[in-house]
Amino acid sequence: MFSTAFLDIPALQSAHGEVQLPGSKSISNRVLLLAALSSGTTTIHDLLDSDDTQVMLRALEQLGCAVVRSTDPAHLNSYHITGIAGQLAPALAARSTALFLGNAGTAMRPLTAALALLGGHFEMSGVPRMHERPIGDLVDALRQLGCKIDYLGNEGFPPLRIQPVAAAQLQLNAPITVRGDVSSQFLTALLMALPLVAKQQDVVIEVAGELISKPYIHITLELLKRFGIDIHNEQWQRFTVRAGSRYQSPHEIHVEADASSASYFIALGAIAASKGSKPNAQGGTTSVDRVVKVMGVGAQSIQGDIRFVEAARAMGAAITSGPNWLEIRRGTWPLQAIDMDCNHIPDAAMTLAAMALYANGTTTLRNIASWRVKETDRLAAMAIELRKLGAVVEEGADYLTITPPANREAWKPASIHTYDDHRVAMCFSLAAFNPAGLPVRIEDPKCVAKTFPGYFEAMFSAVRAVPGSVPVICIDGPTASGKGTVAAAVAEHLGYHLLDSGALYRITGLAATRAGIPIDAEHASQIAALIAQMDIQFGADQQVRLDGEDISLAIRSEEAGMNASLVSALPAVRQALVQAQHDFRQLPGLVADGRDMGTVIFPLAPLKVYLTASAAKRAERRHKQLIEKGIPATIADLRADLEARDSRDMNRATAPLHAAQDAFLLDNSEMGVDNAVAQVLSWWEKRQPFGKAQA
Ligand SMILES: Nc1ncnc2c1ncn2[C@@H]1O[C@H](COP(=O)(O)OP(=O)(O)OP(=O)(O)O)[C@@H](O)[C@H]1O
Ligand SMILES: Nc1ccn([C@@H]2O[C@H](COP(=O)(O)O)[C@@H](O)[C@H]2O)c(=O)n1
Repeated sequence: MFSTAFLDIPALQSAHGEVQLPGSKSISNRVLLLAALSSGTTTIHDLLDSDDTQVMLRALEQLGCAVVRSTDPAHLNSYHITGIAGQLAPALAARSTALFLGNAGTAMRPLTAALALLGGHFEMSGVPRMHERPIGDLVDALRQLGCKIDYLGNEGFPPLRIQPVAAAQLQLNAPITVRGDVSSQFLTALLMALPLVAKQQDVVIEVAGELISKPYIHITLELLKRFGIDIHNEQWQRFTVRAGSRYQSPHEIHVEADASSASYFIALGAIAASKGSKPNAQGGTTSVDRVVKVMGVGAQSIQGDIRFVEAARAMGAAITSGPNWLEIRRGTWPLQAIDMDCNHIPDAAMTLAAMALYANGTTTLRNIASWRVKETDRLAAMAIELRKLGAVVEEGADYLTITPPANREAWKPASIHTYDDHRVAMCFSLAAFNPAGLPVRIEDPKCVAKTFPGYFEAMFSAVRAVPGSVPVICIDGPTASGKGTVAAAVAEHLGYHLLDSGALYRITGLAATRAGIPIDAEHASQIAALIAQMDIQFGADQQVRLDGEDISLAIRSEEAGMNASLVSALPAVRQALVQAQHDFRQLPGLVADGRDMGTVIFPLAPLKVYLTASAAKRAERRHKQLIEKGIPATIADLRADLEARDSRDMNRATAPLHAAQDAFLLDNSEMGVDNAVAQVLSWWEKRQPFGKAQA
């Protein structure tokens, strides 16, 4: 997951490949609560691993459920939940329990209903935005039953205090009325909780107003059925929970992949899946369709957002599907503008707003007032951010019209504010296919953790950047000038990949020594041939494996540095390592440290830094570094070694160390690491178009 302050997505060109989606949030949290209320153990497979499911799991543990995650590496998203059989343990019922539910509406609402009927003392709170999301209609419905719920902050909003009510005092005879036109989660909450008290008699819920988001109620009813609860549905206006209801664990249940998450990849295929070619028997090439394939959810899904498929088709996507997959090709291009009532796909409809950027006219999305009470006011948020890109947007009380930027020149480079809303972040990643070839900045990319922590990684695995658009920051300089330290910090700040090119020479030197090959010009081709056979794996925290063996420490000795310097003077070796270095240039970007990054390997890099420090300072720093690792050394010896290494690196015939003509020079002799990093980032930021866009 990208936990950086922002993520810059370079201009993208095409997409194809297979993407495995995470489990559905709506199904995951419903199944968790139902398993918790059942007796016995339910094994849930493919549970979504996200912020919202984590808060639900923590809450269930607090309620006395046993929660055990599978340790099988192939099934880490399987959980065994042992439920409370519809009853709180007496000790738990007697004391007050505080539950923190983050910004998870799918936890706050159903748990409020269940806990109000279970008979304990609870305080339920969340993040500030959760305290702005209405819950009054649900509380009003529960109060009709006699439940004791108080607001601890603003009337109608969490946080809440729940107190117990004796079962005999609950008023179950009259139908309970709940509003259905604000959020279907209130009705879902009641449907999942009322079986707790529908023992001797039926309990009836009547919906006031037109029920929105019926597909979500469909999911609720389907899952209740899997847990042994049959509810009579009369025209989506009256629901009867039958007397004698009892949650029965299905013992094992699979969570479908998230249909709302599928929408981003359906859009990706519609916008960017393109034709490719493959060699044919006649020696020419045959055109082939490049598709985006989404795994884990298919046309038979019980999730309402699967109907996004119809909406995407209406805009031009060519989609085929099987039981648990969808295959998307670009169909009509440009996409067709549509005018659509989106009440049935409230979450996925946001993706249509992003697709509208590539349509041939004005798209109108109607009946989306519920967007205003989600993670953020999504109607306002989408309007503001689409305008930043150059789209013309009209924001109505319950609709949005989007007209794409008039032409290439009308597109603007935008830094997208994401309002702690995962869907805003995911939608706007699609703007990177803009015809102007502009990058898109997504602020706070980790907000996707709510439903799809690996979203950007999944997207990057399926897209291809405009050639040359994946940025590289080169940091070259002499030994121990701080290149590695600064490069790692810059890469971490930007969420970029890191190339420690010196490590490749160190590994080569080590491999040659171990193979007993002398490091000299005579044996250069033998060493170069060795490189082709080396299986090198770079891991986290500078871990390096060569043919499976951890050589992280072995390559860091001064001797290994010297051997690297010797090996690196051989042109055949340098040539053999070029492709390996180019391969590091991957989305979303690369920071490369070495001696010839800016001069030879990435000569067109948009930022080159030549980092240096006095020999005295560098020897001091290297000394400190070695002593901290418990490696004995003297400053004088180290200085002599590094000066010898510098001299060889600067005077060799091939790719000698020197500053590229267009490099920024940074002498950090009297500068701390933080300042050096800040300087590089500031140069980088000045190269970005976003500041100008926001001005
Ligand atoms: N500005 C700085 N102030 C103080 N110490 C620094 C500074 N920059 C780097 N260092 C320290 O100097 C040591 C050498 O830094 P680093 O390993 O990053 O250098 P390098 O240029 O990558 O070296 P090499 O060329 O050998 O790979 C490290 O211990 C690092 O923490
Ligand atoms: N791009 C590069 C990187 C390194 N070298 C040589 O490898 C030696 C070890 O590098 P470190 O950065 O890990 O110290 C270095 O002294 C250079 O001789 C290179 O040639 N080109």
